[in-house]
Amino acid sequence: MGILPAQAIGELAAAAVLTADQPLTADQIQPASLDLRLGSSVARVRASFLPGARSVAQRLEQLALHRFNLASGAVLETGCVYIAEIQERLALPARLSAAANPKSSTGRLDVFTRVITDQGDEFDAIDAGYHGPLYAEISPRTFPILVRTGSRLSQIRFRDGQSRLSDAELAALQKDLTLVDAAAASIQDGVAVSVDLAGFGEQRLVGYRAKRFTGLVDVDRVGAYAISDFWEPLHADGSGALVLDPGQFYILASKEAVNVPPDYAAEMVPFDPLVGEFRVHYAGFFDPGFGNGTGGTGARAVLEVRSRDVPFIIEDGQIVGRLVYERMAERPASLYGDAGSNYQGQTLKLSKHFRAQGT
Ligand SMILES: Nc1ccn([C@H]2C[C@H](O)[C@@H](COP(=O)(O)OP(=O)(O)OP(=O)(O)O)O2)c(=O)n1
Repeated sequence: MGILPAQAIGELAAAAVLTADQPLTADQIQPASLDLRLGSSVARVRASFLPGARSVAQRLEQLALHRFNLASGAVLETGCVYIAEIQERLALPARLSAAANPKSSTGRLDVFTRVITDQGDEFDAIDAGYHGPLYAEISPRTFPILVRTGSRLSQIRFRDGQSRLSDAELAALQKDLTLVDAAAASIQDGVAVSVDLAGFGEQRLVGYRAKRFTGLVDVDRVGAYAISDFWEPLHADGSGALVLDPGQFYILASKEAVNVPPDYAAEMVPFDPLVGEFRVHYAGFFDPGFGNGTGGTGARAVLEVRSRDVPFIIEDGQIVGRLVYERMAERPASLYGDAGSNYQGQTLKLSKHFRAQGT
């Protein structure tokens, strides 16, 4: 029971539970998830949809405004909704279900991405026993993006039964292993995560607000863009508050450092009372090992924040999300931070596409 670790995901491919025309590459497999690759065909649609009783292909026959190929790359424009084929297909046994989420790098770019399935009636949720294709709904909100066949925007977790920790189990784990470094962690339906507006470093950097009408971001280029071309830094002004402008996108950080011990995986979910006012984070999966091995200091969670219809004041220390933890079915063979991880030990970090000033 639990979330399948990397080694078990590899076995799913060997057992043809997970198939693709191009073989899986080793770096697609993360400690507790698999990165999904875009296929070649994309449709621009009028609006987002759920397939309900039909297949996605059937719905696209009615809803596609235009289809194009991603083989040599294509720009996805802001404000438009696209449905892209995903290369991976599933033939899940009855006890395995799956859940999808944007990769952290996708969420940090404000690219709204969800996975849909044939006959699906929920986004990002794949029923136990599902046999069929996967599709990604993609809608860039702030920056136009360049994607191609093989680009990875989403990730999927496989779940054998249910293994979510109760609040009592979380309280015990908080005591033993310090899930968040808060003096008195608030635990109710998960562990509370709050926003840090006190600022980091000498400059008291609080976060970044995305610029509008910028250039393109190629999702496959790492360290390629100057921060100042895409983001305005925000500094603490002593008020301990930040006014979120409606329609603007912000990257902020959590006050708590977060630890995900090796036998667990976590997911950040919205803090419900705030759902109507502003939206925090699109990317919620936290890998086993995240924040571990950082000398006990953990790593901050990144908060992707957007206000809805009215300006909204958030305050330093305000609770904005909850971390739910699930058991791993088995300890992953490698943990987050072992190799090639972009966000281990982070404080306030934009997506991997941006390079620090002057570098
Ligand atoms: N809102 C979020 C979501 C995730 N993370 C952290 C926890 C994850 O373990 C880590 C990496 O997440 P992904 O695997 O989604 O990120 P990428 O695949 O984009 O990056 P990497 O190349 O580092 O795996 O980022 C975070 O700090 N804040």
